[in-house]
Amino acid sequence: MAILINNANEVLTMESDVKLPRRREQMSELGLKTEVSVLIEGDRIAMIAPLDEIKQEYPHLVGSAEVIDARGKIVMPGLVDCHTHLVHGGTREHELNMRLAGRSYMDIMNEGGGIHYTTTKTREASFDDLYNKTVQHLNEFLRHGVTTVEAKSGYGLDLENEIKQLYVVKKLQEEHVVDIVSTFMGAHAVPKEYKGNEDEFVKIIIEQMIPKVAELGLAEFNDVFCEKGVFTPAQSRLILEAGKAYGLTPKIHADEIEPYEGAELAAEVGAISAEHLLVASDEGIAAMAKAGTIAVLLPGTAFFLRAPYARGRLMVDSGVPVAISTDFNPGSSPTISLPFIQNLACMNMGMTMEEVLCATTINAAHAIKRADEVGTLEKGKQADVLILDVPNYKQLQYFYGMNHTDTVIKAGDVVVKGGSLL
Ligand SMILES: N=CN[C@@H](CCC(=O)O)C(=O)O
Ligand SMILES: [Zn+2]
Repeated sequence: MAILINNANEVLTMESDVKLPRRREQMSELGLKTEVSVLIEGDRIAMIAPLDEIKQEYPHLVGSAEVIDARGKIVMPGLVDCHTHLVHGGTREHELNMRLAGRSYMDIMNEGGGIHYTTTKTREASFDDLYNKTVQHLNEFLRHGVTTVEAKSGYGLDLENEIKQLYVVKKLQEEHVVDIVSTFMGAHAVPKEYKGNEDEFVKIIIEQMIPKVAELGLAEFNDVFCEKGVFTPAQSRLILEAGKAYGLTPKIHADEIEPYEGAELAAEVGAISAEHLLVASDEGIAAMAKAGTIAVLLPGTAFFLRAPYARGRLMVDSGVPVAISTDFNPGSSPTISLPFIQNLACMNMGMTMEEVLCATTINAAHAIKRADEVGTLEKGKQADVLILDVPNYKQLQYFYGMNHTDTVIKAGDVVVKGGSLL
């Protein structure tokens, strides 16, 4: 089966000679082409070139291909959402008025709400409940042009329920068209039953949970919420080093609410990424630039918690490779709209219209080790392709808060057409 996309106003291939996570001006390379067509063969990109050249190279394929007319529209790679808490029970709209009245996110959590509330709901939920709820979320991601997502556990907080969450991800990896990359995050919070006995819970994560998750092959990454009142840098270091010993690549929720030298720790342990970084220090940013740690910035969280935004402009200018993501979760960022997150990154973190596209495609793919497969439109890569109903890419940030996704092609199959899921 072949697909030929013709007449697009712009094709953003996001291609570059740079094969590492992109930094500084590399983040502005869109690989923008006009007057080219895109040929897809099976689940792969076959060729991006003027139609005449494609016809010469692939006469039979062009003859039999399904033709999509993208006149007046743009084409780009499927979006990659590299930080989500995808699988969870319940919702937390009841916390919103509390926060609007001035109660802090951490106070609500320390009083037993927040992550603890969602943990209770996730523990209570059956496997099927979680599976069916997550399918709805993944379908919404697709409608917003997201074709690859990372998914963290961390609302089970005991072995049985962490494994339950991770098995939901595993089943969806097999059954849902969206590609899902799994992260173990048993260190998302200290469960209520271990309050005052935090080191004991750290021991359980290290000695029981990490070995089991690794043995079952349920995750590639190991994440920890390093935050005052949650896990200390010392505890976080132990958990991340333990994961490394079992082949799990470290990630870290760092410097979200209070500065805690999380960025520095990420650089020190060789984490692939440090995430949030709302209040990361100058030293931490410099350490990340030196180590090549990817900053995964989550402006939806700053928006929804009414907190200061991460210093995205400074990070790009300092040579940190930057990705951005929704942080989709029921507490601090209940949105699936990665396009809106791009808008926030432009308006509130000083990133350019070009940089946010890099940050939600190829740099996000790097943050979850999928840059060889997705994040750009290049011959041989997986055919995850968007057709967006705007005449040029600048309108993606100009007409903000809107979903411009018209067509989504996932691994060579049309899965969204005219904005609707097929
Ligand atoms: N900050 C820690 N974890 C999530 C929020 C989880 C929740 O509130 O349920 C985050 O990345 O924002
Ligand atoms: Zn998170």
